[in-house]
Amino acid sequence: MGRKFFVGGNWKCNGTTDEVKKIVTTLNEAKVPGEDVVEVVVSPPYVFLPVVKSLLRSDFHVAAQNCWVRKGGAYTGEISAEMLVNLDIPWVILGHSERRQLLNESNEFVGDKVAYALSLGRKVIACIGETLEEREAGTTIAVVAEQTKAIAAKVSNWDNVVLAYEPVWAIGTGKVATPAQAQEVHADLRKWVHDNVSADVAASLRIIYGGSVNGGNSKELASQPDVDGFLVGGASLKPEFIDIINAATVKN
Ligand SMILES: O=C(CO)COP(=O)(O)O
Repeated sequence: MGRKFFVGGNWKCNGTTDEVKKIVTTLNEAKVPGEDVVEVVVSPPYVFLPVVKSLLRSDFHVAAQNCWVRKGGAYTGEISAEMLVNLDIPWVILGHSERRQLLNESNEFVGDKVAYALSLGRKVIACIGETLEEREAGTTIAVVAEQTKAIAAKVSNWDNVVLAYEPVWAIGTGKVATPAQAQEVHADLRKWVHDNVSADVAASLRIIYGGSVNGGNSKELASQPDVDGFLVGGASLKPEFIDIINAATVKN
């Protein structure tokens, strides 16, 4: 099927210039499989994008953690997709649950953001995921399907999209989804894409898992057939991120 393993590091709102440089040094010295086996993308806070981009090894890439929904202008505090083009930042994370929950980003708003960033040639890590209440109510698939539908409504070409399934209850909690739980949702999502977008997109779309991934649990998660990589928060700030990148080898 040829879905290249993808490992993203979401640094969230963390770091000083010195800390960021230290993480980059660790990454630059790391022994990992080549770009033909794993695609690695790290996402520092906006203000550190230029320094990370300038220092980071050329086989790893950078992502912004968000961008504005339309062309930039009078939107205080935002950064635009045009700026990402200008700085040559290829990737952007959109729809992270922290923004959906804390900043009330709706499914439709996220769908519009994904479409706009793609229209400017950016690659998008689009995040979806259910809360604990939604899981306990048995609505996991309905929730993630609705979130995906709002993206599918605005997007016709999925080549530059990676879908990140991040259950909210697993983010930053140390409570990782079991490999079987992750596989079940990923398989259901792929089926949804098959039925509602196309068989080709379902076969080629990378669906990655996020939520308390670490060096210890990454290999077993990666061994699941529909888990095509990870979006890592806390552990992406630590040397164990290298172990998570190396989990890509279980696919070969
Ligand atoms: O939100 C996440 C990545 O986007 C996951 O965060 P943690 O890995 O810290 O649980």
